[in-house]
Amino acid sequence: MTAYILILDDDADVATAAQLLLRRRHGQVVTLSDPAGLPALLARGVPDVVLLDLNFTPGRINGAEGLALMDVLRTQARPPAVIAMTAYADVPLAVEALKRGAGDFITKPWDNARLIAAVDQALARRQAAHGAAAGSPELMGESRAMRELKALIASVAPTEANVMVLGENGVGKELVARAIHAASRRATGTMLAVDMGALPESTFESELFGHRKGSFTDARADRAGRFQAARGGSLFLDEIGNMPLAAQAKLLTALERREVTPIGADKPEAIDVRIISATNLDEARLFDPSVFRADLLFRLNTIVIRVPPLRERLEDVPLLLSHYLKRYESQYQRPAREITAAALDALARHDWPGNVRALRHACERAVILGQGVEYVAADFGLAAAPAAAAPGLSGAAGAANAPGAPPGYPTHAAGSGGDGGDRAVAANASLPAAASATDATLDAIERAAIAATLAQFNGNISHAAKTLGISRAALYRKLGKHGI
Ligand SMILES: Nc1ncnc2c1ncn2[C@@H]1O[C@H](COP(=O)(O)OP(=O)(O)OP(=O)(O)O)[C@@H](O)[C@H]1O
Repeated sequence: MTAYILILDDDADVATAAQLLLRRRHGQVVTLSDPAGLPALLARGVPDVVLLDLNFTPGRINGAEGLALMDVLRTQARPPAVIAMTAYADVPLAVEALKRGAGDFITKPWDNARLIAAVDQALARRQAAHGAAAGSPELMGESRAMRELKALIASVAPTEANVMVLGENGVGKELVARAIHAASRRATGTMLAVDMGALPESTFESELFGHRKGSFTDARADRAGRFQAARGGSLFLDEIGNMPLAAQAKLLTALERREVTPIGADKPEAIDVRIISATNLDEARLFDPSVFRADLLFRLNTIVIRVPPLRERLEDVPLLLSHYLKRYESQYQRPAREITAAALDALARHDWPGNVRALRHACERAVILGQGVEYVAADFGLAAAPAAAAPGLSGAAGAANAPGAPPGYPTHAAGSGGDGGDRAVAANASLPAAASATDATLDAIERAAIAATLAQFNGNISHAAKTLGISRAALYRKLGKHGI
């Protein structure tokens, strides 16, 4: 879901851990360590869900600080759903938080599946209360390709068949998976998403199949795996193309036997989930047995759904622009603005290598940075006319903002606010922040290098992290830091 989630916790490690966990699934996940910053944050837009620590001042454990913040949140025009968090599993405090309007209560350290489920449920409740606008999971598009896709989803959803969703990064594969789940007989259950490419081999079994207390050093309590946590619902196995072969073998065994054995358990447990999987691998790679096991592929791809890239359905661009501009105008409490004809033309002709995700980011950027009475191409990180390219740019940093680069990874060119005219800003918009060694800061160089690498791999986090020589978690942190 494209939800806006705030984690309000003075412990930066706790907040970052929750952010990394939730970011894979939700549009915008921000952290705030000092409650004093809350009014300013709320003035820029009210989150859909707030994960709220109840104690901030060291030594205070009565929850009074968190409860007072809940009162602030409750007075918003569209109050967020609140999930109270505390390190102290204190029942009276939990009851008090629930009485003051928290929808749920979670104790730290949390169980990841439980936290994910709590946020999903909070969003579902909020959506039921406020209408579909809250989480906005709708698969938009009226092009022929999208109409066919929706028809296919409608016919496949009510069956129990495993579905494999194929498509480039950012085309909406997860949204398709959610649409299938929502229209299935399992809709009242949860859909849990697991990034299979990001699961370390050492914790693969524990994460997916669960463990018993004491089965290894860190197993301090029994823990359900994702297969058990999604019981009665759907399990969305994302990025399956990035799974190591050893992990593929373990997954295959679970699917063949339709049971899993938690680590340290003596008996297997039957599984009751529908598997929806997704990958951005092209089909030639997927059918290469050195990359993906054929027997696992045939378990997963009973039905294959291909989500076309946005460049093959450019007629959907205006609808998507209008949807996301409205959404961000409301979130950031900015006035509604029109798009200039030149900008619309550039946006509708762009080939969108980062697909809908890049378009969405471009809209957010335009709403935040746009200065004029109308949105111009540069507000979206686009040059109005391809001819406006700055000559002579080369190298990784240049690639980030070269004409035709995805506007999902723009660098805000100094002066692009200017008079707002398309021609005036077009040249600036093509200048990468790292183009000149004299005014480039280290931060700008890092940002440009990350953006260029992401663009090179079409937004694939695993490949970009590998090329940059950092972990996926570190890359996610840097994406957050640079607002990419
Ligand atoms: N048809 C659509 N209508 C509205 N929003 C969309 C559509 N397709 C994608 N989006 C939005 O674009 C973003 C990316 O979508 P999603 O995460 O489903 O893509 P994905 O193909 O699973 O990406 P990845 O392979 O990188 O994980 C999300 O914010 C999603 O809400």
